[in-house]
Amino acid sequence: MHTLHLPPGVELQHNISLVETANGGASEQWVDYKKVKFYTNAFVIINDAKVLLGYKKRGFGQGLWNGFGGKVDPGETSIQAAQRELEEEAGINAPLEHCGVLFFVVDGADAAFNIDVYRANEYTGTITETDEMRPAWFSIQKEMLPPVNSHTTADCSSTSDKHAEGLPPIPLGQMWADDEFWMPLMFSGRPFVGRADFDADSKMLKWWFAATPAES
Ligand SMILES: Nc1ncnc2c1[nH]c(=O)n2[C@H]1C[C@H](O)[C@@H](COP(=O)(O)OP(=O)(O)OP(=O)(O)O)O1
Repeated sequence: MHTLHLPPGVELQHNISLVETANGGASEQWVDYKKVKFYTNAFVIINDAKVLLGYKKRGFGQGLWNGFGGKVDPGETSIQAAQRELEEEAGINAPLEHCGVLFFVVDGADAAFNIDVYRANEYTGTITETDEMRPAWFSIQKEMLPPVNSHTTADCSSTSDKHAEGLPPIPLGQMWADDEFWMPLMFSGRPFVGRADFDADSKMLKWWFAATPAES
């Protein structure tokens, strides 16, 4: 059986079997890092049709759309941090479920980013803009969703259209370049891991992603 070679920094939390889903980049070597900081990133996804993103108004990642998240504070668990950040940045609560782990290294930064990614299919509260983030709904383009079989196509698409009617598609051109590789895995419900390295101008130098096998 083919053995996966995980990039440095990527660890499997459970003994799950993974298949490589993407890899590439002009760099031969992974960038070295000295320490790791822990972050979260959370997404609310309704009916596999629309996703809530936030436009980062200031700080790291300014001008990009992303999920809601930030650093795990001392004394906090990752899920507690994810729930706190979702409330602070979008004004809502949601039953978040862990769906993936991402490892990012920015050349020259003081620490690598280990990001626990969470998703939820519902939320409570009122979506609210903050000083840091402007939340908005986006329709999930069909290419980012798993293929549907002939029995479900008709029902799914009509449900999706209803929930995402009039919404713009996910703005991949205004997001971190790695997002296109793992967001479809998140939408498919396939637990995933991955690493992406960036230069100081946020150009992606090298990447690798893996997930549980797709259902056939
Ligand atoms: N490359 C990439 N792709 C996708 N998502 C991210 C990255 N790099 C990242 O940092 N992120 C995510 C991880 C986090 O959810 C945010 C960064 O959080 P931010 O709020 O900017 O972090 P801080 O300001 O340091 O944290 P808090 O002050 O909010 O705790 O982007």
